[in-house]
Amino acid sequence: EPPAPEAIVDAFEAVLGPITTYRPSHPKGICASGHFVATPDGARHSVAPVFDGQRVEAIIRFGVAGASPRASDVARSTRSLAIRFETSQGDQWDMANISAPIFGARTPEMLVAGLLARRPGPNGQPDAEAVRRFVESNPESTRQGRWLAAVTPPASWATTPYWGVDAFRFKGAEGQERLVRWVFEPVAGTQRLSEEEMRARGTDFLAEEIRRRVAQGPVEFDMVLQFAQPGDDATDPTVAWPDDRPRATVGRLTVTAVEAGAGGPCDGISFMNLDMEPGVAFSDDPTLHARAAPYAVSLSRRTR
Ligand code: HEM
Repeated sequence: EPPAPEAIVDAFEAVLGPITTYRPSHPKGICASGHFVATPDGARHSVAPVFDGQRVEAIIRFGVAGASPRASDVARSTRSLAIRFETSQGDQWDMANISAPIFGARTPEMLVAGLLARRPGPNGQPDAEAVRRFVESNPESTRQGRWLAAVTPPASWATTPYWGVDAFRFKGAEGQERLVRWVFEPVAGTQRLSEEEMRARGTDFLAEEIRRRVAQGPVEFDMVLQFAQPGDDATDPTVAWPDDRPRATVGRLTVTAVEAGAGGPCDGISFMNLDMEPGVAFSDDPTLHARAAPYAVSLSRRTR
């Protein structure tokens, strides 16, 4: 039995304190808007309305991982791209993507155990021994951190790929069904901070940078599917599939406006990774199945 949605959110609160106002994950961020248009390949690979090639409105949130709305923009953590698609027929599809191809927990149980191991004690610090024991018995939980340690952070929210991480099943126009993972590839190219820039840029430059950039012209991402080959594990989000898997570009996301300040329509949205039947279905990844319900619980706690 996976942990109940409330128990999952309680575990975040055990580490962060009660959730008020801010989301417990990627609390720092800004809201933006734009649109998405599928390619003909997108329509071929999925019968979901988002991929019909019509213009789909998008509410977009760029975020920074961590526990605090004052998290540092130069931290070697993930940045995020969350999207709510709204088709002209009234269909809605939410997703949250991160700037790493892998997640820090293989299952919801592991996520909760990792959080609880990091609960602060009476001195305000986690029990180092509890953390050590957790890491020792859950080595998969260290993979994302090692991936992030090997690269410097993105120079801009516009210059990193964002991976959906969890696998989905795309159901196409000819009835075919394929296991995929997706990545939003920056049309501007991938650009990371140099070690020197990491020292010089300060901890709070991403929001102004993206506002300036979008004021000069749209920021774009190509949504690219990666197709599983026999033997690829679609249930373990701590392991990436090899880079040479076949790919297809299924659409382009265009960011055309960024909120001038904090807040905006994103505050009332929990970007749950949802399916979009009949064209996009869940895989058997246990973290995927465990996401929507606690996201809703979290939203209700931070907006009560
Ligand atoms: C067991 C699995 C997971 C659980 C229980 C979980 C839980 C949560 C919760 C409670 C929130 C806050 C929601 C809100 O208040 O609106 C959140 C946000 C988020 N999660 Fe997860 N998560 C899981 C897996 C993942 C994975 C695999 C990814 C990687 C793509 C991910 C990326 C994000 C991002 C980017 C946000 C912030 C989105 C935004 O800007 O609003 N999560 N998560």
